[in-house]
Amino acid sequence: MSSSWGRQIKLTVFGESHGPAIGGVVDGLPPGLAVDFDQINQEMQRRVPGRHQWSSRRHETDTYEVLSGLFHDKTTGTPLSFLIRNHDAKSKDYTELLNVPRPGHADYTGAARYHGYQDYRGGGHFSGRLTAPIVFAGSIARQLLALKDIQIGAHIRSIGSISDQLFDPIHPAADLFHDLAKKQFPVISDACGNRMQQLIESARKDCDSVGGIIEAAAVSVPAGVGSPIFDALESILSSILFAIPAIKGVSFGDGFGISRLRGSEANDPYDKIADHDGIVTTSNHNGGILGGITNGMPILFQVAVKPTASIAKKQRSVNLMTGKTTDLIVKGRHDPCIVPRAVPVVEAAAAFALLDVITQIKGLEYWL
Ligand SMILES: Cc1cc2nc3c(=O)[nH]c(=O)nc-3n(C[C@H](O)[C@H](O)[C@H](O)COP(=O)(O)O)c2cc1C
Ligand SMILES: C=C(O[C@@H]1CC(C(=O)O)=C[C@@H](OP(=O)(O)O)[C@H]1O)C(=O)O
Repeated sequence: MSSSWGRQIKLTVFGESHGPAIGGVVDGLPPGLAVDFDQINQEMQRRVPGRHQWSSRRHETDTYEVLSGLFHDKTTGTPLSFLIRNHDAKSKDYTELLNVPRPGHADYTGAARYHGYQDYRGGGHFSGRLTAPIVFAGSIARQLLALKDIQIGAHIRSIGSISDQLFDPIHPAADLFHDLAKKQFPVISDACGNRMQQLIESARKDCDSVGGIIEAAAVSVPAGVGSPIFDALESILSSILFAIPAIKGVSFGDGFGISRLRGSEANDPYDKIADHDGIVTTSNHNGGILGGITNGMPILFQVAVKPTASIAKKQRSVNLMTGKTTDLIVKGRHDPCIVPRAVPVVEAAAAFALLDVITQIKGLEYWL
């Protein structure tokens, strides 16, 4: 099923952006986890729309009801299901799009795939709204990973051509992750962040949009997580990261840039840890993964987020009823830039993937 992901611990997401609710089911969790709801709420609020100038003006609360899988605030180990009600859908903005697909959105491909029966309002099941259940599930995953000191952080690496500082590839600090998670606009350098916000605002005023890149890191993942060939950790992470709408590229370590290095520059030399039987690398061009398996160094990856498709600038499309080309001006409340709200989603998706893969390798008892 395309809306289910995971092997040992599975997430299913359901719902449409303008239907009564969206939600999810997480199956395979270990029993007995004392769930921290404050942490879930904080994660959900980092993604919620309608709070900032760079966000869609649709105002959702993204509060949730847990329907099963919890008893006395602890996981039971049976399917944990949750519902997030939609409160602020304005479907009339989408009437024209029934016949005239938006360039860059999934209107045309969704209609082709589902023979016109898809709920097209608000992008339906294709909407970025479906990332709210990913954040919920990711927050549970992060709480389990934290039991083993595994932390995940991310920030806006760039918007357009304006770049933030990068994470230290050897020692990305977990303290920095916490600081970033508290920021409304998660950048390491607030001066760069101000320039990025100005760029987003100028695109918005031009009835246009901008994209960018998110950099993420996971620390304290032990060596030996992942598998070779088809189950490479890069493949698994990419598969869930590409589930996030608008993500068009994923890279690990130096990514495409590694192709410009010599072997002597790209190889990460090994070093012994003092008073310890493990080894480390003194650089991290490979992003902590070799042969599809973690080497114990920070996992580093970046995702490319495209500029929002729905823009109020005049674009060319085709009226599918008449077969005639037509001009389209998309109405409604859209993110002029998706990147800031996608940061917690990227963290959540990576957390869920790591939870699933680590559980496959080490077994459910690892978390008990
Ligand atoms: C958090 C988030 C918010 C989004 N907001 C919008 C939006 O306001 N307008 C829009 O056209 N696309 C938005 N998108 C992206 C579309 O959902 C996405 O481009 C579309 O479903 C097509 O999928 P694709 O770009 O992955 O091919 C958003 C995505 C995310 C993750
Ligand atoms: C609702 C959310 O984001 C929505 C994602 C989205 C899209 O096309 O992906 C389009 C907009 O939907 P609407 O036109 O209904 O306002 C965004 O507001 C959310 O993230 O919770």
